[in-house]
Amino acid sequence: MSQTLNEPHFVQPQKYVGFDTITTQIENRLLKRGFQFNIMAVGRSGLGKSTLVNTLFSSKLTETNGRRHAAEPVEKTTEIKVSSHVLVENNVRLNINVIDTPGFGDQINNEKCWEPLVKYIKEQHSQYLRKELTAQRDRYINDTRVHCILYFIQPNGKKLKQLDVQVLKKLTEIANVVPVIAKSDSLTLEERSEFKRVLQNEFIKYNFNIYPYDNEDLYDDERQLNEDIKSLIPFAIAGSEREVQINGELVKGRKTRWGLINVEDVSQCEFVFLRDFLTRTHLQDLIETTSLLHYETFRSKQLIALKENANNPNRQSNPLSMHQPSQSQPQQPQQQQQQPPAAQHTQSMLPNDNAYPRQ
Ligand SMILES: Nc1nc2c(ncn2[C@@H]2O[C@H](COP(=O)(O)OP(=O)(O)OP(=O)(O)O)[C@@H](O)[C@H]2O)c(=O)[nH]1
Repeated sequence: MSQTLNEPHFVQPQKYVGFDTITTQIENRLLKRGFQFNIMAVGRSGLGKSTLVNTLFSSKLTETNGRRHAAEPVEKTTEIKVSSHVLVENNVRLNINVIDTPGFGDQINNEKCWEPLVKYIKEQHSQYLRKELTAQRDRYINDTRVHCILYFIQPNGKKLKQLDVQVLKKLTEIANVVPVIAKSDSLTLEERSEFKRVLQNEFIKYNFNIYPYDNEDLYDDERQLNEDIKSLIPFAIAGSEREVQINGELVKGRKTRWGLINVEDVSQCEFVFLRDFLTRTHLQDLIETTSLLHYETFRSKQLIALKENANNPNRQSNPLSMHQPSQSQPQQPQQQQQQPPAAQHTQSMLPNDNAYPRQ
């Protein structure tokens, strides 16, 4: 027998009850716990990854990790270095893990240089899943899943390199990827908009699933905002940790062929658009989308694999039992002033590299 639900009636309580404080209750709880945001920067050495991350959060979060001189040896493989910090703004605590990837794309042969990145991302999902599946789950699981990947494209005005195509393909399948044109101050405004057009066509040609995504839950204003943002991607950015004086005012800027630029001046570069997007409009969505889309896809694949293995014990051992935590996981967030944890290198392999389906 089917049951029908009546339409709810709107009732105005006759006197104040107090349930409207639920928003404050939630806020208080969230403020106490803080928020976790994990951001990965991917791109060749010297494209300004550390500078941009530091400029974005107006803090010294990461150091140049790649080679400083041609004489320095090239990393044999892409490394993963994680530094953890706590940023506080008006009582809101943001625990932030910055995941740097020195050595990426620096080899003569860069085949598979993205593998350590993909492994790292999947490993965080796997660890989270194992914690969720333990008999006595923690009330709050420390979240090390990668919420955003900033992908740095060389400002050369050309189509994507084969390496960029391969890496973007892999990464956009498993995480929220935001491509940027690195050091865009080296281009004229005309060159910049032409390059952006070329890259946008490339993204369409290769069918990359670039963040932000459409979904039917979006409200009209959110949909419009996403459309506006998509027209800006890849953001043509410039970063700077140094202050320069422009018109008598000290601003974050840098000297270019054409004179001094203020990186926060939207007529000169798109840094502010990127910062607003990452911190002011989509921070929560980046975290939520990682959980509801990327992690969920991983999770359901793994659970299906577990079930199939249980039904057919000869097929494979328990996939999750093979996801042992590597020794190179992000630490609990530390105060920003503290030194980042020692170099961290992802070692553990996922059992099935195809565990992630195309979206
Ligand atoms: N013109 C210009 N130079 C930049 C920009 N951002 C950084 N730089 C300079 O480029 C150099 C490398 O910057 P980093 O931020 O260390 O680059 P990175 O990608 O983190 O380098 P690795 O750690 O070696 O991979 C430094 O001299 C920066 O001052 C930018 O937006 N425009």
